[in-house]
Amino acid sequence: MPIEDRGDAHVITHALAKHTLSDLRSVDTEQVEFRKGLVKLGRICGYEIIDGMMDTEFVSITTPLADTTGERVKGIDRVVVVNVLRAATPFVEGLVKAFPRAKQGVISASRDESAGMDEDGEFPISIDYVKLPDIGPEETVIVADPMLATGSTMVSVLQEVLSNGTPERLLCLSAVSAPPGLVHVHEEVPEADLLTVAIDERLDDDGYIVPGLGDAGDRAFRTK
Ligand SMILES: O=P(O)(O)OC[C@H]1O[C@H](OP(=O)(O)OP(=O)(O)O)[C@H](O)[C@@H]1O
Ligand SMILES: O=c1cc[nH]c(=O)[nH]1
Ligand SMILES: [Mg+2]
Repeated sequence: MPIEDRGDAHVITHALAKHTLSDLRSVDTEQVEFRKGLVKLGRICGYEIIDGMMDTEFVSITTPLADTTGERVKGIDRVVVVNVLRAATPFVEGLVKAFPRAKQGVISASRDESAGMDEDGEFPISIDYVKLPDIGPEETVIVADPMLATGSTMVSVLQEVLSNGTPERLLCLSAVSAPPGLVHVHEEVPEADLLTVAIDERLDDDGYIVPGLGDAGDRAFRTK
């Protein structure tokens, strides 16, 4: 199975996804390779979502030689991809290779790390910019963010998305997730399906995923 159900999340198990994530995890992977890795992982995840979560239908087609029957992915043109700035930008670049006709939304969300995690293990989140297309009842929305740590960012982003319409299906796609974040999103937004390439062990005291891959935004944008 390309996607395994593990309770709180669906895990993308494609060997190339695991391989690419291992490159991303390495501290020796520098900015350019890191960014390219996120693009590649986004593309693989997109293909796996299509293969594991979308149906196909038979269609009549005419080749230059004959009439025949082909197969198409149902709903592939009714997808909305939401980019959570900033770390999701290269991830989304890959994802939209699988969904080239997706409508795209952008939400700028960041954790106030100076405030630290509160006693419930959550961060205050600043939402500075929101630009979303209309979301219809026949659409699949994929909210992409490579890191799901405490889940505070994803919960705030999903609330913004849902205030813009109710899609047929709401998917949250991450590269690496921490167990408390998965539980948090599951509890706050039960209608969302969580998809990830890896579920890591834990969060450290600063809210970073361990073993994780560090700060995805800083590594992709070389801001530290
Ligand atoms: O699950 P959470 O605890 O909310 O953490 C996850 C968020 O943290 C990172 O963003 P960050 O705030 O570092 O912004 P950036 O993408 O600009 O680096 C990451 O890209 C997620 O959006
Ligand atoms: O481990 C983490 C947690 C939040 N954001 C990141 O980029 N990495
Ligand atoms: Mg960051």
